Amino acid sequence: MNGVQAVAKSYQLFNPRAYLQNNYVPPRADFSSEESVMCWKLRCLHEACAKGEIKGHNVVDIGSGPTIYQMLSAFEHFKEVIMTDYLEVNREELWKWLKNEPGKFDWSPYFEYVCKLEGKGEPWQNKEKRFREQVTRVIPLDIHQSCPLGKELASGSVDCLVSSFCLEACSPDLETFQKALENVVGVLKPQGHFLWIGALEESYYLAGEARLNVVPVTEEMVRAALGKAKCIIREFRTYSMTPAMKVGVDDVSGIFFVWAQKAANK
Ligand SMILES: C[S@@+](CC[C@H](N)C(=O)[O-])C[C@H]1O[C@@H](n2cnc3c(N)ncnc32)[C@H](O)[C@@H]1O
Ligand SMILES: O=S(=O)(c1ccc2c(c1)CN[C@@H](CF)C2)N1CCSCC1
Repeated sequence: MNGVQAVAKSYQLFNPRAYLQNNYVPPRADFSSEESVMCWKLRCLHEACAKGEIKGHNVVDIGSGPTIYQMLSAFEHFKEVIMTDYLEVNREELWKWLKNEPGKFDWSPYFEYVCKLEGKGEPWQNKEKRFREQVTRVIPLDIHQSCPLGKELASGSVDCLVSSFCLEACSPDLETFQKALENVVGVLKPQGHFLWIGALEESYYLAGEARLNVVPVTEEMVRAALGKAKCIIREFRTYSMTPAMKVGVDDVSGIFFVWAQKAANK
């Protein structure tokens, strides 16, 4: 068994509800302070999208998992929103929320905060309804394939990619991380936008019975990987975790936010 196969095996134990509980339930997911990491992430995404350059027909979230928060700013600027994940259990969790079914996860604090950032006085329920209407597909993906989205989305067909905590969390080493980034960027149109959130210097995280290995990356490694993937960095921001935030569900040291653009065809 090679490294990618070992990662795939480890994900068979991934528990979406445990993962959501570990990372996205208040008070650990803190909205009481603008300085919290959750508010910082949502602000980074909002501020990049508010500049007005990131728009087009379709936006694809790479490795959605069971979460949608990462899309709450970008989706407003595209007609078609596509969520993706490697695991059927995560795609099922996304559909449970999209169909407003009993037992769905409560993302309302996230909608409320993004509406506050947008400052239009819009009820969060209106934004929630629009998001549900705009998500057209929830599809499988494998970032270790040269065409990560298979026949669903051809290379060079996507206006914007979003991804949060995926590439480093399913790559066994830096070489595989680099190749996965190039596979993902291959889906973008030339000059397409990439909004990328990830973990800095993390080596593992827990999701129920699953203990997932993470390839530890630094800001310099992420910058170098984007350069090799022929992406121009528009913005690179980092957030350092406080010791109090380290509660044993992972060993993440910080978070990065990147707004990048795929180079024009030359
Ligand atoms: C840490 S979770 C990120 C979830 C979510 N984007 C977030 O922000 O919390 C990593 C995700 O990568 C997915 N994954 C695992 N192997 C993958 C692969 N080969 N290709 C694409 N995604 C994969 C997992 O199913 C999981 O949902
Ligand atoms: O938004 S976070 O920075 C966050 C959110 C999700 C994850 C991590 C961190 C780190 N491990 C990742 C595994 F890939 C998943 N956050 C960490 C502090 S408590 C609220 C959630």
